[in-house]
Amino acid sequence: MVHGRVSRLSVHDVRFPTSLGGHGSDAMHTDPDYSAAYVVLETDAEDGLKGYGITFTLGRGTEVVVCAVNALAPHVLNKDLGDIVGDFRGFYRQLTSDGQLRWIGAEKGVVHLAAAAVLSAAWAPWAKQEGKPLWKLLVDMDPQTLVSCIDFRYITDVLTEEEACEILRQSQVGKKERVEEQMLAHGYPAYTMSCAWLGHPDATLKQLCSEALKDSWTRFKVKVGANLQDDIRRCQLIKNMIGPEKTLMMDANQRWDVPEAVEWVTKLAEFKPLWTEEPTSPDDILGHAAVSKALAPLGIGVAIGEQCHNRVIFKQLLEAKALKFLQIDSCRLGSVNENLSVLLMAKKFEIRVPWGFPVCPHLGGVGLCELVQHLIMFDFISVSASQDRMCEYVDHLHEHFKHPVLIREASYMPPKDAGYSTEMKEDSVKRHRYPDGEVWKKLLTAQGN
Ligand SMILES: C[C@H](O)[C@@H](O)CC(=O)C(=O)O
Ligand SMILES: [Mg+2]
Repeated sequence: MVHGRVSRLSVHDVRFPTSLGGHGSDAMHTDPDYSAAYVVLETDAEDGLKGYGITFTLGRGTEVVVCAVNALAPHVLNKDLGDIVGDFRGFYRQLTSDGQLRWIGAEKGVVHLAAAAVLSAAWAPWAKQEGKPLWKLLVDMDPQTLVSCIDFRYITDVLTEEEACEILRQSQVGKKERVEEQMLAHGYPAYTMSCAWLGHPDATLKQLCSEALKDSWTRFKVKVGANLQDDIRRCQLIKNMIGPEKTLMMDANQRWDVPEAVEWVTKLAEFKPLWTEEPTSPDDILGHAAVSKALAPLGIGVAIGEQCHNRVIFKQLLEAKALKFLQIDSCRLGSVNENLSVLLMAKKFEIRVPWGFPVCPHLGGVGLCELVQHLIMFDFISVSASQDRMCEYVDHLHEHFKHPVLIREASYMPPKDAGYSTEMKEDSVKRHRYPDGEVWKKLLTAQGN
């Protein structure tokens, strides 16, 4: 079991000026600077063990998440890592149900983003000291221990602790083959979002799409929602390049009202998108159910998840059949702990509809690819045993991580390094710290700030 007392918690506002190239841009987030509140837990362990955690932001507001992390620090400092992971559910609840902090966001918003970074910083050293990548730590864990990390509050009406254990027990069958014959041999299937950000001019879109095709990508996501004529032109351009046999998905990032979503996507149906992502507000569960029902005859599914606050929202989306593709996010939800509950709920609900609810994680952001790959590999090996799904990939900023993702033939290859792939290079953190890092000093001076 992991050991070492948390002697110091530091949190860093780290920002990358991706808005300069339009990378990450969509119909609602037009100028994102991919950023992170980056948490480092130092311990008194003799091997100098540290825990690294991250949560994803878009630039402005990262300083607010940094404040929230510092507000959570009293729950972490001087704690023994062994006690934290020995009662992970209790630690999760301490962070997410602080009697005063919960008033400004009970398992949602800034406080939950901050809790996600702190929780990830506790998972990382556990995996590190066990000498396993996190996906393997989870796969090798007995069902009872795994389930003991989950807070089932508010979801026991659809998934009890016993049911969760049973799902994990039943999925033991074939695990070894799924690890050796599939995951280690072929990796996990992915799709690319990097060719068609909304801010990309057509020439860039064509060039990136052509390069992606050469790199064996067969599934592409395109940003839509700002201007219908632009959407038609850009979808036609991509469809012409990738051909009818390859897959296109669309992502509107919450731009439309419900009737507008149905009307707009119907006008894009000629491009046969597999899914339309975030057609309306992520708080509108019944709205997503209406859009799902309206688009079903066109064979277009609804995908949602990247901005769904917590497991309770996912519970309602599943109960209302408001989605077809469920998109977990390693930093939006309460880290591994809460993502486990959503993966298990998706499996539980699968038996209610013939097509199931394929989990296709959201990874459009800095560090999300590094983290979520572990969760979706665990899902395939120990929960769903299915690969009728795929994981998003964006090819930005991996060079800033000590253990960046490895993509081969449009698939994520399983991480081999012990830990949760959350550690960033010290020089990257130093240079991109906001506002005093070298990169931002230059940029802000040039902008006259
Ligand atoms: C602002 C982010 O880049 C967002 O557009 C990412 C996203 O929606 C996705 O990757 O999906
Ligand atoms: Mg999206």
